[in-house]
Amino acid sequence: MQQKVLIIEDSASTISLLTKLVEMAQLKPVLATSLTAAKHIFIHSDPEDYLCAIVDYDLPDAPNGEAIDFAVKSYLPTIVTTARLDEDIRKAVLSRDVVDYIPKENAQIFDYLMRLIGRLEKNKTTGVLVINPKRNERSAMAALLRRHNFITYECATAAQAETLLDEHSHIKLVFVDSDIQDKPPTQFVAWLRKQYSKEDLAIIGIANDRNNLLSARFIKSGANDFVRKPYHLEEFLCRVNQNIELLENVETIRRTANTDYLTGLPNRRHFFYTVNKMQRNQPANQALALLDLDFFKAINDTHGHDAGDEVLKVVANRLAVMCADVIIARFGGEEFCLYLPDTTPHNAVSRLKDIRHNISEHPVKFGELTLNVTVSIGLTTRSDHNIQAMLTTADKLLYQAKHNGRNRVEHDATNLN
Ligand SMILES: Nc1nc2c(ncn2[C@@H]2O[C@H](COP(=O)(O)OP(=O)(O)OP(=O)(O)O)[C@@H](O)[C@H]2O)c(=O)[nH]1
Repeated sequence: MQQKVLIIEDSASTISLLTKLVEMAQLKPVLATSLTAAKHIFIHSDPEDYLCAIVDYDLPDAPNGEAIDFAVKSYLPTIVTTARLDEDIRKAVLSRDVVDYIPKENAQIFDYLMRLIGRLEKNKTTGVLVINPKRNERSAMAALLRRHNFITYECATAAQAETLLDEHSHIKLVFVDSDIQDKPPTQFVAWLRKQYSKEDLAIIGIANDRNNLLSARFIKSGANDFVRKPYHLEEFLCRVNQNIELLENVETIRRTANTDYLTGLPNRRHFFYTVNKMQRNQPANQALALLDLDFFKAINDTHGHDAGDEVLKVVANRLAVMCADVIIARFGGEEFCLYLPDTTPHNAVSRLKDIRHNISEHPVKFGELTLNVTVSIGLTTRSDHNIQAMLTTADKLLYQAKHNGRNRVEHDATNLN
C-alpha cells in the first residue's frame, strides 16, 4: 500500500511545494491546514499507514509547536518546518523527539527534505549497532536513531557486538564508544575492519572532547568517521546519513557493474566471480550449459529491435523463475550461461530439456505479435573440468545443437541413471 505523509501547514505556497515533493517520492500527501484539522483527519487513521509527518512550527491554532507534540504523540516520525529560526525556536524544536527541522529559507533546503523522506523509507531495513558501556548514553543514541526509522541494537561490550554482528547481517553502521572495557577500542575497530570491508560496514568512533588524538587513531584503525561527545543532533544526523548513503552508493555501483542492463540478469563478469567462489568448495557434481536463441537475427530483422529486446527480457525472466537455484548470466547478445552446482548429470539433462521445452511451447507476446522462440543448448556435466574448460566444451556442444537442427539439447553426460 502507498504510504502517506501527513502535512500540517497553512502557507499555500509551502503546501503546493510539499505536496509535489511528497508525490515525487511516490507517497500520498494528506493535508491539514491547522492542528484541529490534523486531529480530525488522524482520528480515523492508523499511524502505520503514515511514513512521517511534516509539521509547520507556527500555525494559527498552534503558534508554539503544539502541532509537533500532536504528531510525535501520534507515533509519527516528525519533520518540522519553520519560517523563523532563532535559537529559542531551535531549542524548542530539538527538545521534542523530532526527526529533524527544515528552515524554510530557500528552495535548496527542500532537496534536503526529499533526501530525508527517502531515508525514512530506506532506514526501515537498515540496522545500526551502538556499543557503549554507559546505558543512558547508548539508549539516548539508539532512541535518536529509531526516530529515523533505523532498526537499532545496543550492547556494552565488544564481545556482545561480535555476536550481534554475526546474527544480524542488516547492521550497516556501528558506533564504537572509546569507553568500551573488554578490548582497547581502536584495536577492536581494527579487528572489525578485518572482518567487514569499508563498503559493507561503516564504523563511527565516538569519544569525549578530552581525547583529542582519538579521532585520528580511530580513523587510522579503520573507522569511517568520528563523532565527538557531546554531539550536536544536527551534526550527528548528517554524519549518520552521509555514512549510510556512501554504503548505499557503493552497493548501487556494485549492482550496476554486475548486472546486464536489458534483462536484469547478472552479467558475464559477475558470473565468473560467483562461480569461481563456489568452485572453491569443490562441488562433487556440477554442470554448465550455454543457451542460445535460434534465428534471433530474423526476429530483429522482421519485427524490429524492440521486439528482439522483448524476447530477450521474457526468456531471461523465464530462466530466472525456472532456475532460482542456478547461477544464470546473460553472456552477451542472445546467449545465456547456466551453472548448476551439486546437480547430478541426470538432473542437469532433465532440467535443461525442460527449459528448452518450456521456451518452445510458450511464444512471446509483443503487442499484437506472437513470436515463436526456440533455443539450442550445449550442456557439459564433466565436473572434473575447470570452468574455462567446461565453457569450451559447452560451446562445442552448443555448436553441435545448432548444426543438428536447433531447438535441442546436446550434452556429454554418459551415465544418466
Ligand atoms: N534486439 C537485440 N538484438 C541483439 C542484442 N544483442 C545482440 N543482438 C542481435 O542478435 C543477433 C544474433 O544473430 P546471429 O549471431 O546471426 O544468431 P541467430 O540469428 O540467432 O542465429 P543462430 O544462433 O545461428 O540460430 C544479431 O542480429 C544481433 O544484432 C540485443 O541486446 N537486443
